[in-house]
Amino acid sequence: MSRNPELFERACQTIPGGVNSPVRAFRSVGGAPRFIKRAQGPYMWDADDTRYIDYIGSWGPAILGHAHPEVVRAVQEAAVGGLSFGAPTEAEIEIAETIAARIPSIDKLRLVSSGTEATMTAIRLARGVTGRPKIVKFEGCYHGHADSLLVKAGSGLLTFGTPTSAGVPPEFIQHTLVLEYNKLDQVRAAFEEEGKDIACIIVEPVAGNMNLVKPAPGFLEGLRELCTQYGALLIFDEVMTGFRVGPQGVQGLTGIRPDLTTLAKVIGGGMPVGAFGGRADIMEHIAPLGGVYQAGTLSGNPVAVAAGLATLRLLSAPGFYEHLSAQTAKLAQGLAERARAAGVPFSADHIGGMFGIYFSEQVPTSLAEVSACNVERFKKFFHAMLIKGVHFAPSAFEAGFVSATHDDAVIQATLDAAEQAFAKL
Ligand SMILES: NCC(=O)CCC(=O)O
Repeated sequence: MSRNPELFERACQTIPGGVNSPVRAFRSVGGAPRFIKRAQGPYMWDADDTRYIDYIGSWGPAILGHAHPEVVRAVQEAAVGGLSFGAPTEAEIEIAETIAARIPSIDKLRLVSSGTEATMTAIRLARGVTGRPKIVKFEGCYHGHADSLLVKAGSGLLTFGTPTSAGVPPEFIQHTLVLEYNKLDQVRAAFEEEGKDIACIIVEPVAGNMNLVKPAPGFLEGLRELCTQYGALLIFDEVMTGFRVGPQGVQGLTGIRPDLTTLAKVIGGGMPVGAFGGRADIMEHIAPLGGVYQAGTLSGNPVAVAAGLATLRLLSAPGFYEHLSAQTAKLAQGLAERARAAGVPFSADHIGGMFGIYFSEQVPTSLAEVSACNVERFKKFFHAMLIKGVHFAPSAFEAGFVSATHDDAVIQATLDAAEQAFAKL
């Protein structure tokens, strides 16, 4: 008897839905989530000691593979010196300097403890700096769970069919303009109509919360131009893509410079770290220098920062991203080949260490196209792979993640399992 259903039932007694974040639930695919005991490299082991090849990677942070020895050692050493001080540390300076040196648009940054805090504060800052109320976001993008951003959002909201959260009064979202991703005309029209009231655009420069959807040629460039023209700020939400798609995020790949950038996931190496940063003149509006308030008991936590610093150090190894991208490409192309051989309508896409799998002939370029994919087939494939020891995200609306430890043997084992799974669809 598997312990997972038993643990799930027990969890449901005291934790709503049995999980501490909705995307961990299997509600969209059925069955009990796997309760994880430990993880190492590309693998996780559940309560039955069953091993899985993991393509969730903690939803992004585990880029080095789980429990990288150098990261674990850094955490252990930091923990011995004290868990939290609520006072500045030298390590905070070091991680801030490291991030500012690597992300082209960041002069100054502040550390927080999650991506939600980073995006929430970046929006407040944009409004504070411009004195304008409105913000532009895109349908299917997810920027954490701050009230004004939970409108037609991706990730768990899209997965569970509640794209706009209950509990957010209409007055709280009256200033949130929601447009379609990759539809620059809509953005232009919005600026023509109410440009003087728009504080910022917030965008996932590669969307990873409605499956993987890349920006259409000219889309990000157009956003940049419109923001500059109308005096609004462009916020790249690189919580998912930062240090994931390449050493400088999407802004490094495209050369486009946002005014503000939000980060989390990889920069914490598996511990709770987020950050928002950008041009110095904008960042100096943050308290105690300026009047835009933001704070946090655990911001810059010494143990979390130690994990982040160790991770960032390892990412700068020569050839790291070339290897990560090559492994991700092998996975995506290999899956597409196996599906084709089995006659299953399927496509896959990838960028850096991120990938999307779609039960459709063509790689989707919009939320509408993602939504038209065959979800029932995804569910069957997901379960078939799970039984064979490969754990994808339990949603047809989430990107997947590869780590540097997903070597050729791990990718091959995944493709062998997929060959059998596709044959039975
Ligand atoms: N796409 C999902 C996430 O990135 C965040 C994970 C979570 O919500 O638990």
